[in-house]
Amino acid sequence: MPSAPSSIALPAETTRFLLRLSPEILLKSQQVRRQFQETLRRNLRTILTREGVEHTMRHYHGRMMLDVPKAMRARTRDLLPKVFGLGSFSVIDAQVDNTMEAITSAMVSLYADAIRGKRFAVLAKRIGPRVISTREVQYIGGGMLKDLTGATVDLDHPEVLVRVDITEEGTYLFCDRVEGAGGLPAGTQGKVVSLVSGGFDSMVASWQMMRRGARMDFVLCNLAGASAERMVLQAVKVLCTLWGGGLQPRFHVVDFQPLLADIRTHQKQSYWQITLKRLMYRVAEGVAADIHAGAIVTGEALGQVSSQTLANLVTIDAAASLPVLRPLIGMDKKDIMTQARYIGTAPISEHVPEYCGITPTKPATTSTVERVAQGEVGMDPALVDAAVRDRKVIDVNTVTAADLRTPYLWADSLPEDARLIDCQPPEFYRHWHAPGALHYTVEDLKRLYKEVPKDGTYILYCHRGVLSAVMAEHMQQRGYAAYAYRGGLTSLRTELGLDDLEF
Ligand SMILES: Nc1ncnc2c1ncn2[C@@H]1O[C@H](COP(=O)(O)OP(=O)(O)OP(=O)(O)O)[C@@H](O)[C@H]1O
Repeated sequence: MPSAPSSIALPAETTRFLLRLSPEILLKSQQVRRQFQETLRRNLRTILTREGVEHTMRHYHGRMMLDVPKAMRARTRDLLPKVFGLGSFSVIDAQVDNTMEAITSAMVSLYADAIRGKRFAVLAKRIGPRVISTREVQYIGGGMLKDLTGATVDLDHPEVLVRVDITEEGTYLFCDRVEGAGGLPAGTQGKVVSLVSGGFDSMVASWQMMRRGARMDFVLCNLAGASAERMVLQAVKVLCTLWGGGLQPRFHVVDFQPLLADIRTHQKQSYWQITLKRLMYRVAEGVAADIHAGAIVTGEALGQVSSQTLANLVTIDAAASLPVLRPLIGMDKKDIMTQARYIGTAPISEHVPEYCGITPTKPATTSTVERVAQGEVGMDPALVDAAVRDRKVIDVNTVTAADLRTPYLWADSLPEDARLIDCQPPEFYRHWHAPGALHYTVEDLKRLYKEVPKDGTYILYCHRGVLSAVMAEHMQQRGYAAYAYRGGLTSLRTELGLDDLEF
């Protein structure tokens, strides 16, 4: 077998990656393409520098060449598939002179062992001006490999595809080709605000818009206190760390307690969810105005829950004057969950409980703007402005693991001597409560501190487990041994040997 070619131009300690742009970027005008390439280069620099990967990078005929130290090869290979705007990439095995002898000799030394006993093909491409015939390279190189190894040539379904890119500066040989994230480089499109609950849908919707190049800030309408805020922030942090390279996202936390109280006081129960979403849109619009964002993103999918029927979406939509982008509108839940697992947010989203403090017994599935607006007449519009003004803004890139640490809040069983506290809204408590349970809601905390002694263990429950976690956290801060029953009412009733409840 011929020895390894002496003309390999890559320094011994360097790994060179060939990066290809998303195919749709190549279809754009030269000016736009250049602009996108430049943004992609900047984003890559930010990601690699953040991860401590020394590198050099340059453009080459619509592609990019990235050199990193060999020791950083695996790390770089892990990072690249999560960079938006990259169509695919390859690790270059060798760079040789543009002579038939150098090319075929490198092919044999690099790939003879890999193709022995397999089906293979050689695919040569010319990048830039013609320096050597690609057909000859395929024919002669392929023939040599075949004769030497006895492997079978299969142009349609090769098990090993030897790629040869012939350029002015030398010939690159590689086999590896990894799919990139596709989409457009982060930041090439306008700025949006994404309404996030931390659930599967809003995280996937945010990812989809980031993938299309949007710059993004996140807005949480906080219905459930500090523990919920930390969970949602954690989901956002994971999303941005994995996929947000090059972006400087911020997380806006808007306290919704005063708005919830206003809804409960003025709106008909069956419209609570619809008005809640309308207020979320208005708050998002307020944040968007402050940060000069041009659209709102949500995770709504047609018909998924009662507030997402077509009629209700129309009613909700009317609350916003900015465009509302709903990338999941036509997706099935199953596909959304698959994407959530792929993007890495699912493990957090599955622990973000749904808020249960404003769940109507019979939510409306058909509404009109007029009817819902009628119920909102007595509500105070200044509350929206105040909530936007007083919001907390967190720079996501600076959030650390310590910021996300949650106190131990959850109980999975009922200790024998524990007292139960039901923290559902009064009408739900009246519908059913555990025998002997005390009843306090978030609004009753002051009274609770006066009336309930600190000795002993308290287990709190509510419909889904969100409010109880909020209250348990408050009580823990006051020195109580208080825990939220994980899984809410359904789990508690199972533990008590009862059936699930009809609401
Ligand atoms: N507390 C919240 N703060 C900000 N946005 C929210 C909040 N709750 C819901 N949203 C927005 O409204 C959309 C629809 O929420 P809804 O709870 O009706 O449906 P969902 O399918 O459970 O959504 P998700 O899985 O994102 O929680 C969410 O995808 C999100 O964009």
